[in-house]
Amino acid sequence: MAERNFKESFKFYKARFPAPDLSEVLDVDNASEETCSPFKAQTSGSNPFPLILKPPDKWLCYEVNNRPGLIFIRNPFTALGQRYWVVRSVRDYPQAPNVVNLIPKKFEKEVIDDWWRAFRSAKDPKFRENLKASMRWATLGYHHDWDTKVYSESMKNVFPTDLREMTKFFAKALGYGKYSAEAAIVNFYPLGTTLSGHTDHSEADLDAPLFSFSFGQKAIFLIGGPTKEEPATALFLRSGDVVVMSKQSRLCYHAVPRVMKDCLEPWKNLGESSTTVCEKDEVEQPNCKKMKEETSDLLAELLDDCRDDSFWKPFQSYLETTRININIRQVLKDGQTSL
Ligand SMILES: O=C(O)CCC(=O)C(=O)O
Ligand SMILES: [Fe+2]
Repeated sequence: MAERNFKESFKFYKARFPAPDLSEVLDVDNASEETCSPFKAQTSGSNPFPLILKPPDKWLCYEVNNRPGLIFIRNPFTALGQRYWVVRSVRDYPQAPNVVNLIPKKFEKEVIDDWWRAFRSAKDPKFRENLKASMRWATLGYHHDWDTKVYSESMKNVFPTDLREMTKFFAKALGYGKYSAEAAIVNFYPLGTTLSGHTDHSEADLDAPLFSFSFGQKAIFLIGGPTKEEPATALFLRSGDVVVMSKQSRLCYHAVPRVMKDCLEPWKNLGESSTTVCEKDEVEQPNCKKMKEETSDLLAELLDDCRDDSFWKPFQSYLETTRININIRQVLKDGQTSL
């Protein structure tokens, strides 16, 4: 078979009729040693989020062989941890003053400064559906100006501490050293939507890796070379998967040509994840009181809420037709953010 370049691969995997053959999409769960090499995460100090993250020495972590610097971690989150990041992404992050893509005039002059609340309280079913489908991104920390493609000191908000701390922990565990999460795009993909090919090159420090956390439905992620003329590798990203674009992969073209329904729902069964965390991984029995002392009240309270299925139900329902991706960048050269 003739090798497709990036542009052709994007078109191929995006096509609806005929549906593409997915047999060449790299599935880390079934990958051979020829395609992926194990990459050892270090346990650097104690896991600061034992209820959210499995311990690093238990992570299934790989480097994709023909994409040096592309690191893939197969769902290092507990089910409770997945719920936590979904609630933060859907309920909290799209609130003012964070910037979202919604254009107020599209919504009958209503200014949407809290998207999830507006969506949940919308009475008219058509308006509600419209609100649901229209949410495509929210930006945190430094906001990217999509027209000028720059980050500016005048367009920034406080970066969420929980997300910054967790990213720092990943950076340390993967051996990247000091990392300061200063900007994030939270992407919302209703089933069937796509993200076209691009590179992320507006950050001053292009050596600092990009971290990408995926939740909800499954995607095909395409990553190629520094131009769209080179061939691309397609891989499945599922709920909980983490991708790091570092070294040679940092400035490569990438895209999401397909978002599709997944039968796995790793956010569902809280019992399973506590077995994974408490017994199999031999860590201390998670204990809410201890968590409250160790972490912020917000985090501990939200984890409590996330255990409650009636609290979780509307988020689960949203997730059934959506993929969420949190895409994190260090913007400044020295990572010394003043946010
Ligand atoms: O959704 C993804 O996996 C990738 C998103 C992305 O590339 C971006 O936000 O720049
Ligand atoms: Fe990107």
